[in-house]
Formats: sequence, C-alpha cells, structure tokens
Amino acid sequence: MTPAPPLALTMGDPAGIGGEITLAAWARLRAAGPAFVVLDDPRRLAGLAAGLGWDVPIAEVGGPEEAAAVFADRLPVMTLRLPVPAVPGRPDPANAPAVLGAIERAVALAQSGRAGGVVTNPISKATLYRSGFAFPGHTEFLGALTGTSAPPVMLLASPMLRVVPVTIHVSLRRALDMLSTAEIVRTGLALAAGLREGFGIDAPRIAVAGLNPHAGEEGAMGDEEGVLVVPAIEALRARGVDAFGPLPPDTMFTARARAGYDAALCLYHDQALIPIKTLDMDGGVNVTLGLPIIRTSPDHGTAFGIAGQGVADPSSLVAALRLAAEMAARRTKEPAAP
Ligand SMILES: NC(=O)C1=CN([C@@H]2O[C@H](COP(=O)(O)OP(=O)(O)OC[C@H]3O[C@@H](n4cnc5c(N)ncnc54)[C@H](O)[C@@H]3O)[C@@H](O)[C@H]2O)C=CC1
Ligand SMILES: NCC(=O)COP(=O)(O)O
Repeated sequence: MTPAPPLALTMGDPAGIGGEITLAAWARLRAAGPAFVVLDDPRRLAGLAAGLGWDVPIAEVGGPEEAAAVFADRLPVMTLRLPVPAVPGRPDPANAPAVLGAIERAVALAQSGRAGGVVTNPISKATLYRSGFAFPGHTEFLGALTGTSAPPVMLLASPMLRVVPVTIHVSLRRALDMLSTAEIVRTGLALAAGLREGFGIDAPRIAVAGLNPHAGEEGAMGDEEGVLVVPAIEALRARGVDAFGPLPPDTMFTARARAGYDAALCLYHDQALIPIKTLDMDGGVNVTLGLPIIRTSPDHGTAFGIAGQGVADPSSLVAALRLAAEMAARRTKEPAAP
C-alpha cells in the first residue's frame, strides 16, 4: 500500500483561531503524524507563535512533497501573503483573496495527487460575503472548484454520532420550502455511499428524522412526514439503502437510539448540528461527501471572541486531520471501481 501524501491545510480566516489551532495541532501530531502542510503567511504564524510564547519553528516549503521530511521538526508552510496584517478578532474582507486562494491551492494540490486531502480551517462567512464571495460556505465552493455534478453533502462525524442535514446554509423558512422527497433521497444515497467509501461501513443503517413534533403525530402536527419523508424512505429502501423512520427528532439522539443507526439523516442544519456539537464539540469533524477529493474540517467556527489568546482547543482540528488521513489511506488501499 502506497502511503498517502501529506494533507493540505488551509489558513481559514486569519483573524480567527485557525492559526493558533494549527500551531497546536502540529505540536500534537509532529511525532506520529499525519503530516500536513499549511497554506498561510509564515510571518503571521511566526508572529502568533512568538506572541503566545510557543516554540513552533516554521519551514517554508515548495509543496507537500517536502512537508513529510521536515514535519517532525518544523511546521511546513506553503507561503501565501496576506494583503493586510491580521488582527485577532477583527476580520477584514481585504484578506479574502488569501483566504480563498488557500482553499483553491489546497484543492489543486489534492486534485493533482500531491496532497492526500484538504483540511480547512474555519472561514468567516459574513466577512467573505462582504468581499463578494458568492457561495454559502466551503461545501458549496468546493463543489464548484471540483466541478461536481450534484451539490456536495455535509456530514458531521464524531465517535458518538454522525449526522447529515438535507438543507444546509439557508434560513429555516427557506429550508422548509426547499425540502422535497427527491432531495432527501439524493442526500440519503450520497450519505450511504460516503459511509461505505469513506468509513468502511458496508451496509449503513440510516435513521431519517421527522420534521415536526412527534414526527407529525399521524398528521395532526404536520403532514410533511407522510407527504415527503415516508416516500423518500421507501425510495431509499427500494435502492437498497437500510433507511428507516421518520423518527421523532426529540428522542432520536439519545444514547439508546444512537446505538441503532450509523448516521442520522436530518432535514435542516440545526436539527443535525445541535445534537453533535452538544455531544462532542471537540471530537466532531465536518466531512464533505460527493467530492472527487477528501475534505474535512473542524466542526467549530472562527471563534473571534477568543482568537489570539492561545486558549482555543485544537482537538477538533486534530480529529479532522486524523480522519482525512484515514480516509486517504482507505482510498489508497481500495481504489474506487472504474
Ligand atoms: N467550517 C467553517 O468554516 C465554519 C465556519 N463558521 C463560521 O465561524 C463564525 C463564527 O461562528 P459561531 O457560530 O460563533 O461559532 P464558533 O464555533 O466560532 O463559536 C461558538 C462558541 O464556541 C467557542 N469555540 C469555538 N471553537 C472553539 C475551540 N476550538 N476552542 C474553544 N472554544 C471554541 C467560541 O469561543 C464560541 O463561544 C461564523 O462566521 C461562521 O460562519 C462556523 C462553523 C464552521
Ligand atoms: N455550520 C457548519 C458550517 O458552517 C460549515 O460550513 P462549510 O464552510 O464547511 O460549508
């Protein structure tokens, strides 16, 4: 089995906690890996480390190929200069070209096989929107960069729970309007394929959430279960997916209920993300399914309120790096069928 090349880690918003969790993740992983190269401004990373009193020597490298050799001793950085100096907690749309450039370069490295996968530090969506960024978040941007034919699917995974929202970054009102049987089926199929290919779960059990209290109470509290969700479950089952439900959303995340499925297919963003972040904010990882490359990310955001203080927990980033490396190793071992 050929070892997968180092991972490409993006800078995220340089005013957020991405820099310091990158430094801390390197310190945790330098001995045992997985190795990664970060696309960032080495001067700002060195300044951040110095300001925090952390001993993180930096190596400017030309590509992931050089990262593995230096990783045990120095943090490998592929240089991207920031247009304006980063101030912790104060995001500046002027730095958007570097933030987005890091994502574009990381994707190119993964597509060419030079990087084993892409791991992204958190971006500030509102700041990027102010600079003209036209995508809701990484998930949709990565779909466009890699030319996927269908919108990618967002999976949040932790050892305690895996969840997928059918609708992602839209208002709750719009999410309800967007829900359809076809979209639930499409997302469920992508989830089943992602669990097989990325996680080695051959026959995944997928619990499908209801939308309304008590999953509609036989239609008395809403008819979306009968009209949209039940037909979707039947269609998924007809396609060989072990999907079941709709389950009442308020009880489907108890420990006992979680033991009965490999992933929960949820109908909107917070129905999926509240349970996983409440259960395991530090161990949760965001995985994008349906891309030709591997992409993971910590489950949290930029945390501007604590940026630059050195108190941010790097555990979710470390988990994201480890999961990306595991998925890359699985791909190397089991190449996709032609
Ligand atoms: N993958 C990505 O790029 C993501 C980006 N975001 C973006 O992050 C920005 C802020 O979002 P929020 O909703 O405030 O969520 P957030 O995750 O940044 O912060 C929520 C709370 O958790 C704390 N927190 C987050 N990460 C932490 C860590 N590693 N260690 C210790 N405490 C931590 C924060 O201090 C805050 O109290 C938004 O612009 C959002 O779009 C949010 C989630 C994912
Ligand atoms: N709430 C999850 C989140 O914001 C992650 O979005 P993305 O940037 O990974 O698409």
